[in-house]
Amino acid sequence: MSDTPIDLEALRQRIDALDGDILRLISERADCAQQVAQVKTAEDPDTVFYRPEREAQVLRRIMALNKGPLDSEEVARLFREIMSACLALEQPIKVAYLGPEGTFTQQAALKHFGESAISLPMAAIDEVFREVEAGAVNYGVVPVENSTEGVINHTLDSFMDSGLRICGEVVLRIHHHLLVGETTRQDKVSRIYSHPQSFAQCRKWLDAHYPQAERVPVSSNAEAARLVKTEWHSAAIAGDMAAKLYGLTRLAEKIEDRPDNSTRFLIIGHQDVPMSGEDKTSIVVAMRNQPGALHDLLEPFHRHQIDMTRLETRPSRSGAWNYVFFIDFKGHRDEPRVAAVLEEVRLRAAEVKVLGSYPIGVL
Ligand SMILES: C=C(O[C@@H]1C=C(C(=O)O)C=C[C@H]1O)C(=O)O
Repeated sequence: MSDTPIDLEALRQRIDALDGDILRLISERADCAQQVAQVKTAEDPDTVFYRPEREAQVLRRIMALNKGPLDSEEVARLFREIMSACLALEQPIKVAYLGPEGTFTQQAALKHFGESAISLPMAAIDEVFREVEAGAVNYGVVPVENSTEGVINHTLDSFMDSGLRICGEVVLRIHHHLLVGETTRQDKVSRIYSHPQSFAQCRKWLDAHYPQAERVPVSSNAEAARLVKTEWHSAAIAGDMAAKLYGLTRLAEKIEDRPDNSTRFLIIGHQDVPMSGEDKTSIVVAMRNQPGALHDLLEPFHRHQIDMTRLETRPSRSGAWNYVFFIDFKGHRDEPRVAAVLEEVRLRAAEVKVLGSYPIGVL
């Protein structure tokens, strides 16, 4: 028993009263969101209820208003879920992601859209694209780059043939664990399953701790987790979601070689997202194969002082030794400065495709 002078019973009464107030306010907020839905439908019966730029603004405002004691990310996560539930009242949002269930991409989808979204696993990145293109789901979530391992080529290549837009981005800290099942003989682990990217992100740790174990690459971390359930001498490298889904325990935690290991995911859809105030634009550019082509492409960005956040080169589909450039930069295509650069790049390039302008990931 504590001898603190604070009256526990009084504090609990205060919490009950506050919970009542919070509930009333959340319900009032949900009512407003439903009215927004009516206004949107009256304006356009085929309207899209989900507004990425507005959601980013709501979260940024809440983070700026927050005075603690909860930290701003924690508060934003709570509001993320409130918005997700409000949006589900307007229209439950359907999201396809690179599966199977339990992958980091599913975690990214839920981080971005909240737990009220309906998330559907797809077997491959191009299936996510196809599902969104066909209108079977509203949005798709695909990984695009990892801070340790670099770009995910499948995703970039899928954009070359697709008319879909990028509607958002989400960055996820990636923590890998060494996971075992109930029947695993922990001293006899001779085989480790994981996705090749995860092996690459944990290479040094594995060399130091399990130099003898056979490393078996499989199609996803979740698949690795599923396999170890039934094998007594195997372990898997996977994340929290897969561990929970398959009831595995952690033999070692956070085994990624770099503590800041993170993956960036893109939200793909049909929408052109308006400005949120802090935005990014992604384009793909084909240049004519001539001396100075890359310099010509980059020069307008430098002159207009546009902050380029990524530049990737991929072989073009239109013949050997031709290349296309994927460029991400800060700013929205409706900003005059950005529009001017895009215009100049169009004059210099063989082809330019704007993949989308979208809010910089908030969470
Ligand atoms: C309520 C709206 O619709 C949706 C729900 C939002 C919310 O709950 O704050 C924000 C943006 C939309 O995704 C809106 O557009 O304002």
